[in-house]
Amino acid sequence: MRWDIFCQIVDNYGDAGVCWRLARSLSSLHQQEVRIFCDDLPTLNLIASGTDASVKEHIDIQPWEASFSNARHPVQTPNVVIEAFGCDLPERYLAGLFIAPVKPIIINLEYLSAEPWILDFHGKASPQSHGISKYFFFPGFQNEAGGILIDPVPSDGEVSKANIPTALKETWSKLRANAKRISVFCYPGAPLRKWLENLGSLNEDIDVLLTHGHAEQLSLYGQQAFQLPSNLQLLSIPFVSQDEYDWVLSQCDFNIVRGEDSFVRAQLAGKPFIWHIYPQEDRAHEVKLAAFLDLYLEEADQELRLAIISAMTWTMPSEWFGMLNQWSIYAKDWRTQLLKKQGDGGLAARLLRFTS
Ligand SMILES: Cc1cn([C@H]2C[C@H](O)[C@@H](COP(=O)(O)OP(=O)(O)O[C@H]3O[C@@H](C)[C@H](O)[C@@H](O)[C@H]3O)O2)c(=O)[nH]c1=O
Repeated sequence: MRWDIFCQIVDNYGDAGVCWRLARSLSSLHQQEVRIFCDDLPTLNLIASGTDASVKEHIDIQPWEASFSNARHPVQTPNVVIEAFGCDLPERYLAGLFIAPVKPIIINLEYLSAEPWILDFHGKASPQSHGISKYFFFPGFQNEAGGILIDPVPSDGEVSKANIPTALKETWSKLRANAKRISVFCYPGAPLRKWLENLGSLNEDIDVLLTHGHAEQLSLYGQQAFQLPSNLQLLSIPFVSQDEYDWVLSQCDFNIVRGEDSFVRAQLAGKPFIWHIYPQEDRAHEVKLAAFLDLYLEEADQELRLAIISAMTWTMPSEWFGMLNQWSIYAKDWRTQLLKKQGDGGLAARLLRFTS
């Protein structure tokens, strides 16, 4: 089948991250023909840059306007059109679909959520005055939801420590052999300075990898004196490709992640993590986080449950860090269970079955 994915980048990297992961899954695992129309090609290309060339060459990445500019891209009706995160299709592209002899199915790909209500809406029709069939598709953890994007599935055992991405070689040479390793990718609202200072009260060395922009954003190295605890080493890493970032997650003992895609990747890395969920004005993110924790903590004993809830709500690490070993075992187990539940191929496979 032919697929057109529309990706409009509102802010951050998540829109491009999810669209790219979906495109590569459909193409490389399911041999689908995929085009992506994106309004921010530099961001998309950066995220996609580490993907194997043999996968990339089969995905047609196009600027947004190419979807309706006949001169550049003759109208070629796909079988499925994806509106990622409910973005509006360009009017001229939509007009092209009206006159197409065979109409595609339009899918409104929603945000990932563990909330139970999504099950009532997943797969439901969204009647349109133009008459082209459109459906809601809700990614989710439950069997009845749209699944999660699991491609590429990280290897079962330990990911090779040796394959250090070129962009990270210098940083990696500075890591201390016996130090715990934490990666940080969160939103500006996190109490990160206080959190890092609190790591100083722990009786072990810790290397902290700040992903692109964090050091500057938090002026950790600036004049506002940041009392760098002596057991702590802060290292900034550049923005790397999606696959390279996956590798970073696999090499850390603990990850702070955010949004949607890095949140899933942290789980698939099988490591403990803080999910700094995207803040929403009506505090809807708190409900979403609670819904996820309900699922994530189903098998945890009371002590671990309290430790994880504390961590996820930004209680200082001195309160829960002692539970890290138990959490690490639990996180590996969660990964195994997650992959088992998504054993049908996850979101890409469910989407394919839904639209076929
Ligand atoms: C740090 C880093 C991330 N990444 C990738 C991983 C992910 O695919 C992507 C980050 O996406 P997310 O984790 O989803 O976080 P985000 O904050 O960038 O995106 C968010 O944007 C909001 C507008 C949405 O509402 C959120 O749901 C979410 O998608 O960037 C890299 O490729 N290299 C890197 O160095």
